[in-house]
Amino acid sequence: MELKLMKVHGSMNTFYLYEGADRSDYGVLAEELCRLDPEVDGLLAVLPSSSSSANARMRVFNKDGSEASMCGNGLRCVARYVCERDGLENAVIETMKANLKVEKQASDGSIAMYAVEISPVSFKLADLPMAYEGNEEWILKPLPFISETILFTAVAVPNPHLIGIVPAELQKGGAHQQKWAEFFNGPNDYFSDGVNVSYVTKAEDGIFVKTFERGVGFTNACGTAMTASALVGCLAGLVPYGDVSVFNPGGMVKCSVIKGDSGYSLQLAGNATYLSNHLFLWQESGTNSEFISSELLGEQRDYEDFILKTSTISGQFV
Ligand SMILES: N[C@H](CCC[C@H](N)C(=O)O)C(=O)O
Repeated sequence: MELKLMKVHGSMNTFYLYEGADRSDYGVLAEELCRLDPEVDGLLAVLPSSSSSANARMRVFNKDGSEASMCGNGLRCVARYVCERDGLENAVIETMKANLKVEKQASDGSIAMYAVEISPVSFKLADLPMAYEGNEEWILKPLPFISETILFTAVAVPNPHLIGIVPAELQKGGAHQQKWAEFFNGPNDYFSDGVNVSYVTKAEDGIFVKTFERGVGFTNACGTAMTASALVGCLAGLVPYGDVSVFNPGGMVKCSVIKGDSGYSLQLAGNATYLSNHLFLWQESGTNSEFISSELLGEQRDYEDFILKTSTISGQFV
């Protein structure tokens, strides 16, 4: 089967995007693509929506073939794809647990910028799921079996996140974070479906977030994690509610955190960059699939200039 693929990224969290009919074996395709192209973190499938109020449906598959309920960086890329396909400035994208509003934002120079709704948000441990000593929530408290000083928060947006507020020294190297993230994503008594693990550190003008993603490993950025971390940063008083600058190894995004009467409204805004077009010959039965052709789209140089500009803007730890 010959597939037209586009390689895209949000904050250097890189995916192949494919528009087609729904299939039961996109997880297998994701594994195959990421095996052949290790810099890619997963697959975004853009499908027709069964909902009359949505312009399209997104499914997201991790590098290991597992399906996630949401992907913030990926949704920005899907938002751009659908808005440009249909000539829209804003749209609604059906995801596993919600129809989410997306909108084109003013470009930053030549960088395409999109904002996406991150929802639903739940602190109920059952919604991750997480099991810990019969607790129903876990917000800004140490997990003593890990550390007496790191304040952890468990939140679903709606994919599962465990977020720790750590000093700058724990952001170097990543061994401590990797140890616990690998534990929670293997056989364990706490997270039966795994969890994305993020370490957050106060930065001069916002927060810095590094994430070990369920089904992937360390990535340059994780959109849902950065947004959930912005919420945790507000709860912890690291940053004021409103627009939060979130720095990450892949660049910088703006997260909006609004506290309302009925809970939190979260939005993630940042780049949606097209890297290249590809023709891929997918041998659905075996593993000898191969890329037939590729064509660079010339947007990455501008993104790299954007990173240089933003990462010098006080993304440094304090
Ligand atoms: N690894 C995540 C899915 C990808 C989410 C991430 N790439 C993002 O931008 O939100 C999970 O299994 O929940």
